Amino acid sequence: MTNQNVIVSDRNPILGSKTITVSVSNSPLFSSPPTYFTFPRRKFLELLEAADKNNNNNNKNNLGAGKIASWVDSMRDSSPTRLRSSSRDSDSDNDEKTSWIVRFPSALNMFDKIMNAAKGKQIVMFLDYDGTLSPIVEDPDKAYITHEMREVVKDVALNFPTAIVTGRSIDKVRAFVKLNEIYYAGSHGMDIEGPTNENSYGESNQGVLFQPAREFVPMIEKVVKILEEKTKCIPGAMVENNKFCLSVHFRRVDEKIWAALAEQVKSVLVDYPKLKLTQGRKVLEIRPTIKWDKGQALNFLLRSLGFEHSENVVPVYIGDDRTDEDAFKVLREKGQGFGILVSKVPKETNASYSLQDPSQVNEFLKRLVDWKRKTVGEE
Ligand SMILES: O=P(O)(O)OC[C@H]1O[C@H](O[C@H]2O[C@H](CO)[C@@H](O)[C@H](O)[C@H]2O)[C@H](O)[C@@H](O)[C@@H]1O
Repeated sequence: MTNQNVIVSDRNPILGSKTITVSVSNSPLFSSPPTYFTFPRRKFLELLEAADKNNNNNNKNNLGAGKIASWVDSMRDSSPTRLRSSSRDSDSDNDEKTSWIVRFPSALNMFDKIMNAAKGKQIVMFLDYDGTLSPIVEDPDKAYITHEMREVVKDVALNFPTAIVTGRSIDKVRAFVKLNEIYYAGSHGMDIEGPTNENSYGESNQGVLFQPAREFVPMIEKVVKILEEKTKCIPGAMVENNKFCLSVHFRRVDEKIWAALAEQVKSVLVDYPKLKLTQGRKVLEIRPTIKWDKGQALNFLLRSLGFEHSENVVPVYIGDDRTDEDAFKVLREKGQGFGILVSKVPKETNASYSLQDPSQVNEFLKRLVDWKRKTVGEE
């Protein structure tokens, strides 16, 4: 293992005892002084072997190594894939940023243009959760939405049909958002629920609207358990059950053992051909191979709202993640509405506009509510 950050504190136990203690240091991911982890001996040797396999690029017989290496490369990128200029100096970085912002202008700067296109039409709002309504944080269980953001989302929902479309389970995102006035599309759109209280459109208690992957729930539960077991000795790794899909988080895992983690995850999937592996922001996501994603969820919701063939609807989807690209693509193909990518750095995207971070999302939503109040006042 070529990991300079992981130090086996006592070499003798590797030969004899059932557990091995390692200290992890010199990494920005871990606090100083070093943190100590005790691994079951067998698991530790498995990890060493997996990391060695990946680190040894000369091992041409290891058919999985190249694939895992390219996975680790994309694990390093945030999602959607960050654009890379050919020469890596700050001038070309700046050029790249400038040309990107010309192609995907700030939705705040283009606010009037967006609203002019929406005049007389019904805006429908679709909002991703992590990285859009709440900032990305180390601990997925602490990705809280601010009071200010909750209030503005509520105002948006009182003025426009509004959905939160997320990779999380509905229960989890609902516990964060705590709003009844909106639609929730959890598990990357595989779990769709309507508003549970009456909203300004008179809709109430709709509950579950669509669950296209219901038969996968027991399988996901099983895989969650297997992966929890397999990853429990990887410091920082965390498995999150998102009901119809699951996430394996590696934000807090030392980069040197990402390959080992990816290999563990992939090895489990060999027994589950009906599940597929995708990537989000420092997260490996496992989901059913069914043809359903956030884009399909957007179409489903527009249909449910009676806007399937309407020329008078302007869907606006705001998201930061690779999975949001499916929704941006649907909008682009429909030639209807706008995708807004939340990103500080240039990324490949099907969105039309950009916002830098959740605070700009907040500003955009506030302006949207003000615009609506003003136009109603003018009518
Ligand atoms: O569709 P989203 O609402 O964007 O959900 C995608 C994943 O979001 C969460 O993970 C991400 O946010 C975490 C908290 O900021 C962060 O720690 C993690 O690294 C990110 O990947 C969520 O925990 C996942 O289950 C979702 O799939």
